[in-house]
Parts: sequence; structure tokens; C-alpha cells
Amino acid sequence: MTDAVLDVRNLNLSVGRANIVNDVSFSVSQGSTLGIVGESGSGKSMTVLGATGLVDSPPAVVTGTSTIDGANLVGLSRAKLQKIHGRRIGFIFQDPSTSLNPVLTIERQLTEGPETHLGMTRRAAKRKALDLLEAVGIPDPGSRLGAYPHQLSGGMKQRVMIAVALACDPALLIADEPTTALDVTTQSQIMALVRSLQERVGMAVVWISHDLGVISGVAEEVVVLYGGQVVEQAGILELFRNPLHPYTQGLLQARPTLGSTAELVVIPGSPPDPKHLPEGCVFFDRCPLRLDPRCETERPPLAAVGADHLVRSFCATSGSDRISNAWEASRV
Ligand SMILES: Nc1ncnc2c1ncn2[C@@H]1O[C@H](COP(=O)(O)OP(=O)(O)OP(=O)(O)O)[C@@H](O)[C@H]1O
Repeated sequence: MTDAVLDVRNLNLSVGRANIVNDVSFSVSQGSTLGIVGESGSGKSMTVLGATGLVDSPPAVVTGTSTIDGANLVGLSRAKLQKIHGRRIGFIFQDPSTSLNPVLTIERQLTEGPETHLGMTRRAAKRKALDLLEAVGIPDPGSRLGAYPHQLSGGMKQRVMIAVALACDPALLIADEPTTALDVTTQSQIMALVRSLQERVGMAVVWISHDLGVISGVAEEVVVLYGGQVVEQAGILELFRNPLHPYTQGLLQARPTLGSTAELVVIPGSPPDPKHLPEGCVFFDRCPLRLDPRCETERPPLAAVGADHLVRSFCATSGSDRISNAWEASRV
């Protein structure tokens, strides 16, 4: 992709014998959102932490490339990384306390970045802080500038964290499960907020979630991760219409639908331990369609199955009845 803001190629991340991220590639372009989905432990957070240079290395060993503004973040010095993080990348996380400083006022947290990285005066930065608070839907922003994080509700803290992440007009926003701890109403407000801010400033967004429902509300393109590998990648509509990997189909069936009284089909088992990844397909021991012995001994390649649709499985199938029956039969 030529207009990629972030371009990740063949990223690998290991800690000791744990192979946590395995040959992951994706890119995200200006104004668009890439969703990364997978169950807990599938490697979502470590993929973006490795791609943005936010892991301690050593002990983590990171290889591959992750390019923003022509700079490869893999292996970049701490000083250079800090500059790029401050100026070009905003981060929002599930827990705002990991990014908000409890002993600094909201004003200081919002003005620090623009003063340091954009060379703004204190007065201009304060004006910008007020604009940002208003943009993220904080009522009466002027009265909030002197507040400390603990004086705000959970939803408000989340909004302030987004304002801080956007303070330097980042080209890229990394959103790691930012709405998981919130109630459904606040969750959809935050999703809509990021979408509207994105339309205004045109940034690229990488949004991580274990919930395909959330991803379908924010992303145009989706990477499905399992065992630290990309097992499927497609546009959001294509993925919902034509999911090909048995794991993606399982994730889709595990989604509760409004008003449904049917029992939730969960995928039996859990993701593999990165210290003991299977020799063949990483989904082998949970796959209801596995073919013995090929799937057990041979690692499937990530293959193109259409324009912009990639899948890593010898059992990829669009036969939805077949997979439904297989999932029903495998339910414990
Ligand atoms: N420092 C580490 N050393 C060894 N293994 C680690 C380390 N950090 C994470 N892991 C392992 O890497 C795997 C992927 O973790 P990661 O946090 O990226 O998953 P995730 O998909 O983001 O899950 P969650 O939604 O729970 O955060 C897990 O098996 C985890 O136990």
C-alpha cells in the first residue's frame, strides 16, 4: 500500500522461548481504520507494542519492519522513538490510568505534548486543550482544566485520555480495547467519537478488540490473529459475508445477537501457549474441520483467495452449513 501511514512487514516478537508474534504484516492508510481481532492471548497487544517499539528489548527480540514516516520503529533508539511517539502516534488503552498521570491536572496533561513537540506557547496550548476537551464531549471544559483524573468518572477519563492522545495531531492512533471496560452506551459514544475525530483530522487508526461486533462498528479492514499469526485478513463486509477460516467462523458464531435466545456458541479450548506452538496449523487442536495428518504437521501459508482477502488454512471453506454443523458437533 503506497499511502500507508503505518506499514508492518514480517513482524516477529519473541521473549525467551515464547514466539508471541509470528510473521505478521499489515498496513493502515490515512483516514482508515484497521481492526485487529482475536481472543485473549492471541497476540493483539504484543503485535502493536512490537510494531510501535513499546516493548523492552531485551528481553523481547523483535524482527521485521514497522515503518512510519519512512522510519523503521523496530530497533530504533529510545530517544528517536520518544520523538516519534510524542509527535506522530497517539495511544489509548482500556485503562485510562495507564496513560493519565494522577498527579498532573488535565490542563498540564493536555498542554505538555503541544508545547514540547509542536513548539506551542502555553497560551496557545491552553486554547487547544479547551478545543480538544470540547471535541471529545466534556461539558464545560473550562471548569475541568484544573481537575485531576481521580475527580472524573470512568467515561470522562476515557474521553480525556483520547484528548491527550490527539493533542499533537497524530498521524496514527493506536486504540487497544479502549471501550472494553465501559457500559454499552458509553462504548458506542466513544466509538462514534473516534470515528468523527478521525474524519476531521484524517488520522489512521489501529483498533484492537476481542469483539468482532466492536470491530465491525469502527474498522474497514480486519486482521484476525490467532497464535500470534494472521489467520485471515479482509475488508469488514467481505469478512462478515464470506468468513473462510474456521476460527473466524467460530468467532462470528460466538457473537451474541440482539434478542437471540439461542445458546452462545463459544469456541471450545483456548489459544496455544506461545512457548509450545504446534508444528502445523496453529488452530489444529480446536478446529472442527481439521484434516489429519496434514494440518498437524504442515503450517498453512497465508494465501490470497480473492482481491484483498487472505486466509491461512487448509480447511478454509465458505460452506456455512458445513461449518455451523461442525461447530454444533464440537460444542462441549
Ligand atoms: N513478557 C512476556 N513474556 C512471555 N510471554 C508473554 C509476555 N507478554 C505476553 N506474553 C504472552 O503472549 C501472548 C499474547 O499476549 P497479548 O497480551 O499480546 O494477547 P492479547 O491478544 O492482546 O490478549 P488480551 O486481550 O488478553 O490482552 C499470551 O500468551 C501472553 O501470555
